[in-house]
Amino acid sequence: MRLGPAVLEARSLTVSYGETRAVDAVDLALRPGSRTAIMGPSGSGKSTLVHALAGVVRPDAGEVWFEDERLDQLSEAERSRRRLSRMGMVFQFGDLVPELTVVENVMLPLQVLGEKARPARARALEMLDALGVADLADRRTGTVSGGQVQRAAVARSLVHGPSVVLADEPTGALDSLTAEQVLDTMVAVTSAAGAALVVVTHDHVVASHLDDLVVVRDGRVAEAAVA
Ligand SMILES: Nc1ncnc2c1ncn2[C@@H]1O[C@H](COP(=O)(O)OP(=O)(O)OP(=O)(O)O)[C@@H](O)[C@H]1O
Repeated sequence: MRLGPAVLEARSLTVSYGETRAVDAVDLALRPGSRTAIMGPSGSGKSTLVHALAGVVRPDAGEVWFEDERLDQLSEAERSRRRLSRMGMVFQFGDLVPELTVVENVMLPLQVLGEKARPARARALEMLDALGVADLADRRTGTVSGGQVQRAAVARSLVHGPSVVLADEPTGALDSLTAEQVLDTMVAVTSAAGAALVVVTHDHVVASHLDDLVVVRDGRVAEAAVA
């Protein structure tokens, strides 16, 4: 059992889209250094849960606490600022800026934090190298493959040393060997920083790289196994 306070916590979190209750009274506490897989059937609410934890989606009810602050009570601009500076996100369908190069996309979180271009580029290149895509650094993101975009998105989620990394199917477009390498990099970088890592996945091999498992069904936590 891990002691100490959670860095990110959902309390009775509920998110609805019209009549659909996508997340239904979920309690989830993510501690620094924890590694959690979120699994469950398609449509069970995994993405919505992660988006609410990140403050992208605002809950109808319940609370999201991030670094001792009520994230859900902040303005959109404040939530966005917290997310960009202190969280790393990998979205299911990627959200890199296609007009920017791969390395420019990875530099963005550092530049939001005020880092100068030269050190930001050097750090971004290191992270791209760790993910095996440094050779694509100067290609526009719109011209590289889905799996390469996914690896660049993972690099961007880790580059600024966030306290939480939330990744929605970060390896869905990758072959199994590359997927395991990407997972290992995510685990290594977050462990070194004492960050919490959350990965939504349908893949049991991916989940086996993580310590804790949360199974979501019909918007609820059906099972939770915490190491
Ligand atoms: N923007 C939206 N508008 C309306 N309904 C939505 C929206 N996003 C998700 N839903 C609904 O909310 C429920 C949960 O969806 P969500 O995408 O969170 O599930 P998921 O477990 O991540 O699915 P998958 O594994 O297929 O990605 C589903 O019933 C879905 O149809």
